[in-house]
Amino acid sequence: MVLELDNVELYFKRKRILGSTYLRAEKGKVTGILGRNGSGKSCILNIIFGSLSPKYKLLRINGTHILKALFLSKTVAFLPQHDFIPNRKKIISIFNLFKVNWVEFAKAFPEFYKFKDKHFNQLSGGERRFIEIYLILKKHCDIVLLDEPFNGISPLMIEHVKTLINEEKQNKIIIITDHRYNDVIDVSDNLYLIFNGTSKSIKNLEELETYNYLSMGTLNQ
Ligand SMILES: Nc1ncnc2c1ncn2[C@@H]1O[C@H](COP(=O)(O)OP(=O)(O)OP(=O)(O)O)[C@@H](O)[C@H]1O
Repeated sequence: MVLELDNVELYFKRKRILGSTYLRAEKGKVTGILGRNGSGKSCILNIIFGSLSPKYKLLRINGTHILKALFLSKTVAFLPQHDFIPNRKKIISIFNLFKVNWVEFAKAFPEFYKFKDKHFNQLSGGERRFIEIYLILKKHCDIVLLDEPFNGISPLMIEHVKTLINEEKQNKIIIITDHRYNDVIDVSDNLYLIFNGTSKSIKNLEELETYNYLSMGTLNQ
């Protein structure tokens, strides 16, 4: 399965945010998107998901043009930047809602077992985020979009998230963006940098310094 986003032209009012943007992602591989604050990374994920309509775009899956918002097809799961689960929902009912196996989760992460009957807002920010990431990664779907999954979770949990991503990518297209560039680079098979309103396919990590995303010498530290 191959997803291609092509010819994106995105404006807010008259300000051009993205132009001639192209991105290719395929099943079995993780596609990472890097870029400075405000470069358009979240917009790209929202355009793929179908919650943001740019002036122009082409979205293809296996070469077939997708004309309807992708979220309508239920083949896509999106982790937005901020909490999306209602505060008063019980953890066990959230797992049921997502059709994700609670027992399997509690076995893998026994420290979460005690939260089974708690409400979502009784967990810490990082605990909530980890549950959201887990549900989005494990939900039955073909395409996973992750907007800043590493934000607010501790180093050990980041390693767990990376392991989960590597497991789930076998059967899914996974597109990820995060400011923890080392973790994005580590988990990604293909990388794009959003630079000057367009996407650059990164083949050599030194390009991240050339395009001024990282300061010179960062990669050698
Ligand atoms: N609803 C909106 N109305 C107007 N401008 C917007 C809107 N949403 C995003 N933008 C602008 O589009 C640009 C890209 O935003 P986006 O959220 O995609 O950036 P980003 O690369 O994800 O940034 P960050 O890394 O800071 O989260 C920014 O300049 C932002 O101000």
